[in-house]
Amino acid sequence: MSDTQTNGYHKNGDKRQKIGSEIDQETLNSGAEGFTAEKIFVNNPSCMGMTYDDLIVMPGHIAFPVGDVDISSNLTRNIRLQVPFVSSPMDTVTEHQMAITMALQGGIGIIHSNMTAEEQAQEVLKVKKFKNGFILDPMCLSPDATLGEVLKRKADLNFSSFPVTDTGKMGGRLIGIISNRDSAFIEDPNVKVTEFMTARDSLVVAKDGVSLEEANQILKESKKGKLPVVNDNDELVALIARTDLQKNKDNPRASKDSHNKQLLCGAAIGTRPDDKKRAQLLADAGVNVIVVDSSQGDSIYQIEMIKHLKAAHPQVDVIGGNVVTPSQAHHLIEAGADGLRVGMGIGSICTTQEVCAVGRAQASAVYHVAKYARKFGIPITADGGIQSTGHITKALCLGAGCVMMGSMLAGTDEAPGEYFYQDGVRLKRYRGMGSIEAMNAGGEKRYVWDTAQSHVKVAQGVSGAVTDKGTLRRYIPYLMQGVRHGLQDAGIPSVEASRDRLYNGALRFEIRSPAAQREGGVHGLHSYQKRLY
Ligand SMILES: NC(=O)C1=CN([C@@H]2O[C@H](COP(=O)(O)OP(=O)(O)OC[C@H]3O[C@@H](n4cnc5c(N)ncnc54)[C@H](O)[C@@H]3O)[C@@H](O)[C@H]2O)C=CC1
Ligand SMILES: O=c1[nH]c(=O)c2[nH+]cn([C@@H]3O[C@H](COP(=O)(O)O)[C@@H](O)[C@H]3O)c2[nH]1
Ligand SMILES: [K+]
Repeated sequence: MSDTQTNGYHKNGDKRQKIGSEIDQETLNSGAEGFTAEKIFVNNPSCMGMTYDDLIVMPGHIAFPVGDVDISSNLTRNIRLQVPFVSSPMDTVTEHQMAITMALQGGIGIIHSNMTAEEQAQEVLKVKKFKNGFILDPMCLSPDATLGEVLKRKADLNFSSFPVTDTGKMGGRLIGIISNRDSAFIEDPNVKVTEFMTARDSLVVAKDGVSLEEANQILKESKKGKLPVVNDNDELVALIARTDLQKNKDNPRASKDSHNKQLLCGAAIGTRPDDKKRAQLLADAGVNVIVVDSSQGDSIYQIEMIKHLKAAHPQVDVIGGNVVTPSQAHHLIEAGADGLRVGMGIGSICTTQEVCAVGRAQASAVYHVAKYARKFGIPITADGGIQSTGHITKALCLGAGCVMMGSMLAGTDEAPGEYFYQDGVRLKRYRGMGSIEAMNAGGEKRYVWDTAQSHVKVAQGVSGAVTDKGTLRRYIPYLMQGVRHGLQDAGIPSVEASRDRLYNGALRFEIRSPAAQREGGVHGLHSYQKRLY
C-alpha cells in the first residue's frame, strides 16, 4: 500500500488521481477487474463452451458479516427456498428420508420415479405427513419373531428398539416393545420376542394427537427411550424416540407449505401417457412440484405433458427440462413451465455427451438459459456437475436460482441404500438413471418403449459408488456456510443481489488457464488430508 498511496492519492504515471468511491472507468474496462459474464459468454469469439472450473469469480468489497449473507432463492415461480439446494430424482439419491431432511434443512428433495406410481405417491405422502420427532413408519416385529431376528435387524439397521404389534406392522395393535435392555441377557436365538419384550401393560404410551412438547414431558417423566403413540383402538400410529427429539429441534429454515405447514416435496415423472396417472396420484398425495424428467426436454411429449399438468393440477408447480439453450427453454416456458432444469450430459454419472454427442458445458448452459428465462420470471435450477461449494456459488453467480445435486448427496446417511466397504473405504452406491442397472430396476421402459424395431438398450449413465459423507444434518449446513463465504468474498450480500450484479456488469469473472486451475487446487505437497468440516 505505502509505495502506491500517499495521503489518499494513487500514483498514476505522472498524474495523481484522487481516490473516489468507485474505480475509474479506464481501469474497469482494461480487464484489471476481470470481465463481465456478458463479455465472457456473449459473442464469444473462441466459440468455446465453459464450465465451473474454467471460471473464477473476482472478489468484491465485504461490507457485512458472513452470517448475514442471504442465500434464499426461487426454485420455481411460486416456490422460494431458504436454502437453494435440491436433491436429484435418482433412485440412489431421493426417497422420503432424503426429501424430509432436505426440506427440514431448507432445501427440497425430488422423489425419483423408478418405482410404481403408487409407491412414489406413498413416498411423497411420508414427506407430507412428517412430523418433527415422530417416526411414522417404525420397523415393527410380529409376536412370533425370535431373538435371532431381532439381532439380525439390529445389525442391519443400526437401531435397537422395535415395537411388537399383532400384525407385525405399523398400524397393528400394540403388544409390547423390545429394547436393548430386554434382549441383552437372552442367549437362545429361538426364543420368541413375547417372552422377553416389555409387554403392553407395563408400557407408557401417548394418545394420538399428542404434541411434541407433551411427548417430551412424558418421556422425561417415564425416563424411557421410546414412546409409542396409539389410537383409541390401541393401534400403533407413531413412535417417538428421545434421541430424535434431541437432534430434531425445530428447524427455522425448513421448507413448508404456508397454509398447512407440511414439508415441501417434489417428485419426478416421465412423458409417457401413463405418467398422467402417476401425476394424479402424486397430486393427491400433496406434492408441491413435479419435475418432468427427460435428458432432452424440448420435445412434443414434454410440451404436451406440461400443458396437461398445468391444466389438471394448477396448484402444483411444474419444472420442465432438461434444457441447455434458450430456444429449448422457450418451448417449455411457452407450454407453462414454472421452472426449468438445466444440464445435459454433465452429471458425474452421465455418459450422454459421449454416447449421444449432444449436450453443453454447464456454465454456458446455466448463464444463457437463466438470462433468457428471467425475462419471463422463470427461475432455473442448475442440475448436475456440482462437485464442491465453489461450484454452487458459481452456479448462483451465473444466474441459477437453485442447484440440483446427485453425487454430492448420494453418500449421506439419508440417501437410499446401505453403506458397504471396499478397500477399507465406507461407500454407498450411486448410479445414473440411464445406467443399465437403473433401467433394469424399473426405468427400462423409457428406453425400449418406442423402439419396437430395435430392442437394444443404450445406456447413458454408469453405476458406481461414492464415499460416506455422514448425515445431511451436518453436511447441508457445511454446504450453506461454504456458499455464504463465497458470496461474501465476492462482496455479494444475497442471491438476489448476485443476480442484479450479474446483469448490470458489476459481478466480474475471469477464465482460468489449465495451469491456473491447477494452481487453484492443492499442489506441491507430498501428502495431505482433506477434511471438509
Ligand atoms: N441430465 C442429463 O444429462 C441426463 C439425464 N438422464 C436421466 O435419465 C433418465 C432418463 O432420461 P431420458 O432418456 O431422457 O428419458 P425419456 O423417457 O425422457 O426419453 C427416452 C426416449 O423416449 C422418448 N419418449 C419420451 N416420451 C415419449 C412419448 N410420449 N412418446 C414417444 N417417445 C417418447 C424420448 O424421445 C427418448 O427417445 C432421467 O431420469 C434423466 O434425468 C439421462 C441422460 C442425460
Ligand atoms: O447422462 C446422464 N445419464 C444418466 O444416467 C443420468 N442419471 C441422472 N443424470 C443427471 O445427472 C444429474 C446428477 O449429476 P451429479 O451427480 O453430477 O450431481 C441428475 O440430476 C440428472 O440430471 C444422468 N445423466
Ligand atoms: K459427464
